[in-house]
Amino acid sequence: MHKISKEKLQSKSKVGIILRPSTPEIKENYFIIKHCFEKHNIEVFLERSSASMIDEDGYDLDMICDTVDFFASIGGDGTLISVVRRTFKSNKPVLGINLGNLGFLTDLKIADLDNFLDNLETDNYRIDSRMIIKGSTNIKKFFAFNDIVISRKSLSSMIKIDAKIDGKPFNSYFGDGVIISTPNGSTAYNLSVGGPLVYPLTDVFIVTPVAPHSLTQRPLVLPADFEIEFTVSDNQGAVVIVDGQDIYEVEHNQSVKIQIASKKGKLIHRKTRNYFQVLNEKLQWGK
Ligand SMILES: NC(=O)c1ccc[n+]([C@@H]2O[C@H](COP(=O)([O-])OP(=O)(O)OC[C@H]3O[C@@H](n4cnc5c(N)ncnc54)[C@H](O)[C@@H]3O)[C@@H](O)[C@H]2O)c1
Ligand SMILES: Nc1ncnc2c1ncn2[C@@H]1O[C@H](COP(=O)(O)OP(=O)(O)OP(=O)(O)O)[C@@H](O)[C@H]1O
Repeated sequence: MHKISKEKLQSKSKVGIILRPSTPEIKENYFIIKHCFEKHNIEVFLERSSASMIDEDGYDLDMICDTVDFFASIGGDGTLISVVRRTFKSNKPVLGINLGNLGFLTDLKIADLDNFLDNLETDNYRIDSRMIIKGSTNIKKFFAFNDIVISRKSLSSMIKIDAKIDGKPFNSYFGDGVIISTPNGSTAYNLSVGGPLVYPLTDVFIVTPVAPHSLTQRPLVLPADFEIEFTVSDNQGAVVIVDGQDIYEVEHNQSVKIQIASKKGKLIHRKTRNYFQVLNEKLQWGK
């Protein structure tokens, strides 16, 4: 049987909050959530750019990372992903409060928060540690909670990407690109292009071609202690997209190395949350 983590919050008295960007109308919900935390004696530290979006005062993220016991993201899955990417090095776990649509990663609704915090002292939560991947080129390093996508630049032509494992060539991908996904990201873009679903508390890379020209190309699941390297062998170069949120250009012959990051992304979930039930509901299996 798979053992879930026994990790607990050391203290539950300070929370850092980050809001979904470009949505100042979130202000009313922010104050409802802030008052709910304060009612439970949890001091709130609102991150500076979130604060300026709603005309409030805020704090630098680095200072918040050093100060708080945990983070709360207010938004959808995209906001939670970005909060994990920006804070995971501090080892502080993140509670996703869902204002979005799908809520695959963010399971707590505003209406559930008061009750959840009421029972926090009775350990009604768990902390799931999920793999993060580190990508690097000769000039840049980036971290992904879901996926790193190496994609063609031009809509009208295919791209060729040569791949190596631990320095040894293993494949050349012709097509629209390649997704390197974490198990957490396996239910995102990877799923849409026919990649496998992988239980999120495992450590593996999922390498899934996007619209491969050769029908023999298949998604691959690789141990996370490998280093995999992708070299763009296309005159036009390519783009690297990190969690659908950051985009970098890579030149012809430039390589992108992928490794497991040394730290994990940590999500706070209700103890009763069941991954397979979430899969079943969100993907409407059996309907
Ligand atoms: N064709 C596609 O399916 C496609 C294309 C581009 C990007 N994406 C995914 O979008 C992700 C970024 O998500 P976003 O919310 O910031 O962008 P977004 O707002 O464009 O939403 C993408 C959708 O994917 C869902 N999602 C995100 N991460 C998920 C996960 N781990 N499991 C299940 N569903 C998930 C979101 O809830 C949302 O419904 C990228 O990491 C990439 O995997 C998917
Ligand atoms: N810090 C960030 N930097 C760049 N983009 C971000 C950031 N935070 C969130 N986003 C993007 O903002 C968009 C909307 O955010 P979010 O996904 O949280 O809301 P949603 O679309 O309503 O919910 P869901 O994704 O759960 O359906 C997403 O495309 C997400 O990637």
